[in-house]
Amino acid sequence: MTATPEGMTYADYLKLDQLLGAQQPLSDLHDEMLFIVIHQTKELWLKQMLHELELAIGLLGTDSFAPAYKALARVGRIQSVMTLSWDVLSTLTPVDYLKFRDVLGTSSGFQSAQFRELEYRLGIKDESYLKHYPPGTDERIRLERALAEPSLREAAHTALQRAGFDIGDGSDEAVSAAWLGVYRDADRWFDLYQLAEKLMDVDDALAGWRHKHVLTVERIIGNRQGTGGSAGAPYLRSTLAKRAFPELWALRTEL
Ligand code: HEM
Ligand SMILES: N[C@@H](CC(=O)c1ccccc1NC=O)C(=O)O
Repeated sequence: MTATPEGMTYADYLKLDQLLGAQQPLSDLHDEMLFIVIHQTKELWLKQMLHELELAIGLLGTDSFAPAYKALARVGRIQSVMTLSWDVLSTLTPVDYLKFRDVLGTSSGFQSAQFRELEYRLGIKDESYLKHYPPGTDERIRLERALAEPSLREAAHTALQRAGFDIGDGSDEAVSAAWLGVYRDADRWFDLYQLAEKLMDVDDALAGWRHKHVLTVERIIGNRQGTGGSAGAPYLRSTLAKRAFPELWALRTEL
């Protein structure tokens, strides 16, 4: 514990000079401030989600289910806030956005290292996105570490194994069979069943966020290409299929 400095103020503690000094629009257009604030807020919430996920993954490693659920529930609430914040951004009209879009150059949400780390920490480990980060940079090193360390998905598989489910080399079929066993006798495997439903909540909410992103993008730039070089809305629509726990979605058909 560090001693509380005498006379420390609200602004000191929250480093508001730094925080509120970091909104620097490149144009003189009114709406660019909203664009910056929305994205900075998103990065702060991503930071908090990664912090909670780190805790949850560690707790699952010791079968500490209840505190892990607590952290995952908090992730879920943050996801709700992030999904709702699209409603604020959709007050940005196409014409007002296009007036400052050129100042963004080739920068794009594609390059959000924290968003990619979130996918990796959940278990959506698509290494092809590393190409956006030059080797040796802090962002690249963080992402490589996230790829190497156990994700929430992998931590859940280890918990299944400790409970006696044989998931062998972690093939899709073995994982599906194990979760199916949990769902068919949910009373016996109550901790794992509750865990699975928390994992569904997180995957569901991420897909919901992605869906609102596509709708907002269609509403603001229609079918234009993205500044990051993708096809735009069609690319984003294709990411709706990405799931950290596809077996949990698929088993619904088998119950
Ligand atoms: C006017 C508003 C926005 C537009 C037109 C827009 C458009 C796009 C497009 C076209 C892409 C695909 C990559 C590219 O080619 O650039 C993309 C990716 C992305 N955007 Fe946005 N976006 C907007 C706002 C936001 C906001 C507010 C967030 C976060 C809260 C966000 C987060 C992301 C992320 C994380 C990706 C990468 C998604 C992935 O690869 O799965 N975007 N965006
Ligand atoms: N990809 C967007 C630009 C964009 O949204 C963006 C640009 C810079 C920083 C963050 C962004 N947000 C998410 O993609 C576009 O194509 O208009």
